[in-house]
Amino acid sequence: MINKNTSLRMQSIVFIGFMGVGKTTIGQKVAQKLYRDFVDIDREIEKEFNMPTTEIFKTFGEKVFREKEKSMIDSFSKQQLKIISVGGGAFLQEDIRNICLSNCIVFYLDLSWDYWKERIGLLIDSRPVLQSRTLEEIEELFYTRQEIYSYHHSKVNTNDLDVDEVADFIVDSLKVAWDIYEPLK
Ligand SMILES: Nc1ncnc2c1ncn2[C@@H]1O[C@H](COP(=O)(O)OP(=O)(O)O)[C@@H](O)[C@H]1O
Ligand SMILES: O=C(O)C1=C[C@@H](OP(=O)(O)O)[C@@H](O)[C@H](O)C1
Ligand SMILES: [Mg+2]
Repeated sequence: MINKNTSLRMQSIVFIGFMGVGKTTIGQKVAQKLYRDFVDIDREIEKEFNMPTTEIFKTFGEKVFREKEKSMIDSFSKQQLKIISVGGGAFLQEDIRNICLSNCIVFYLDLSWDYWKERIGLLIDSRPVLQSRTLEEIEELFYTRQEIYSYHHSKVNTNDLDVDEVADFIVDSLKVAWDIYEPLK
């Protein structure tokens, strides 16, 4: 479902995956390496509400957050040459999946549960969806959410890779794809 109207080289790249897999950190790094602008959808939503995500959830509720998430993604994914990291819950919405898959190259950052659970201390304060859940409930959510991440164009498993290694792998694989599908004359 790659967009046939836009050159592959011009298409924006979207990172998806469960909370904390590294979409924001790796997205930023890939943007630097490709000299592109980076857009973090959570950050854009926070700027618009002028409050952190946890406060948006508390004050306005998840539904309002999800509506804003959809409109932000709709507008950014139509722009070219961006590197876009979406929140881990964005692909719950079929409309968002369709928008991203038809306008952009969607990269799934995959991390196994055993690696992910070592990161929980880094995440719990800023991820409202994790708060008030037990580790067992988070594990269940982790596995249930895998289904929505099966909608992607490309995937990288980041177990045992640091941020630079993942970013280099992504940049290299994009360059290979661009050269194969759109060889420079
Ligand atoms: N490949 C990696 N190896 C180790 N730590 C990582 C890696 N990628 C991200 N992190 C760390 O995990 C935490 C969550 O990363 P973040 O980019 O915010 O994830 P996401 O945007 O997917 O929720 C951060 O503290 C970040 O430094
Ligand atoms: O998975 C989710 O439902 C969410 C993930 C978060 O983004 P990250 O995946 O960047 O943590 C953020 O959008 C919000 O807290 C909800
Ligand atoms: Mg993020």
